[in-house]
Amino acid sequence: PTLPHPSPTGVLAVQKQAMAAGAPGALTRIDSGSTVYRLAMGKADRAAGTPMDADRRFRVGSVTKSFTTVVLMQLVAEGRVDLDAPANDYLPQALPDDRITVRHLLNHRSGLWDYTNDMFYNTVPGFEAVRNKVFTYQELIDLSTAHAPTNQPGAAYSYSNTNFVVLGQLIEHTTGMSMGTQYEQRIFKPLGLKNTSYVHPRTTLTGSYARGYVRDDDTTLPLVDSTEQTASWAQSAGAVISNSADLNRFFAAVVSGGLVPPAQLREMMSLVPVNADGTQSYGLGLRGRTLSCGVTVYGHTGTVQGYYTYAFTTADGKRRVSSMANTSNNGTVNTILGGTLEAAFCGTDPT
Ligand SMILES: C[C@@H](NC(=O)[C@@H](C)NC(=O)CCCC[C@H](NC(=O)C[NH3+])C(=O)[O-])C(=O)O
Repeated sequence: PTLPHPSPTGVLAVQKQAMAAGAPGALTRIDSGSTVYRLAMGKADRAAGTPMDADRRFRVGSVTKSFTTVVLMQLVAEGRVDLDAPANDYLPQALPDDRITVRHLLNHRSGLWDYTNDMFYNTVPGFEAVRNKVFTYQELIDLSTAHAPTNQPGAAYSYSNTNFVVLGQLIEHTTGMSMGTQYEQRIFKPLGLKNTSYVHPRTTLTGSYARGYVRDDDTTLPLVDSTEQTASWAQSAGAVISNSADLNRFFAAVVSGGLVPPAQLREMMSLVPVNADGTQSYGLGLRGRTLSCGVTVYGHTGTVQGYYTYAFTTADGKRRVSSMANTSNNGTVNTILGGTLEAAFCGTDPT
């Protein structure tokens, strides 16, 4: 089906609403065929008063999970990892349940508890306690396995950062190389993603970037500048830094088979509904969103202290959108920002 034209005015209306709800700034880039829309407003740096622009780099949070999945699926295609084998076959230290397969990690059905539930129960104190910390994968996994599983392996979908921390450990143990090197050699370099990096545990962003501001649980308190952090609590589950142009290029490459062979791509894009009305789904390291105009788009969302991200593409890679608001711990902003998908793919304009 041909898509309605994108609505730049719809995007601007969404960004305006996001700012009214507390975001210091917002940016969106739509690539539609050869047409590019770059839309930004508000501040990239509140203290300096620097205006936001659509090319600035930012922390993409869980969009990292799609990058990690591409590396893993390349290993599957190379015959080095079997999706339906026990993850324990590939780990230096066994998970408590041998029935957890590699696939369960990729589709959030392992039942492994998400350690961030405890780590960030109190948002700002939790963040301040870890922002300069460096964790090993095993330390994060141990935080998770101290809790009972949320479900038996395969029995239910339960989103958990732990799954992609285990996948990071699995990839490093299997290849003997760091995640950073794997991302660089298998994705960043081949695609020429010059605005994308994995600098864990370095705390600083380089080049032109947006600063991020996390909101306190007590919303009467001022925003906290959360730009500099190791992101070691997230690593292969959320520590990539990128920008809207690179994310749009990445997801176009994923769905057009530029990064993983057809068999593995089919697995990634096999979506299972995860909400009641089926408008939200999950494949392997990919979220699916079915929009009001009937199109299903593929990509991922991201939440890391100071940054909300949406990055999605049509199945054929012809239209992609990435949007970011530089605040977090503000569900209203996160939900509003999701409206850029409707504007970009369905031409919806709330004004
Ligand atoms: C959900 C999202 N997941 C991610 O991006 C991962 C990397 N982030 C998280 O799990 C949120 C960590 C806490 C953020 C903090 N929240 C709190 O501390 C809440 N007490 C904040 O909002 O800054 C996704 O897949 O889209």
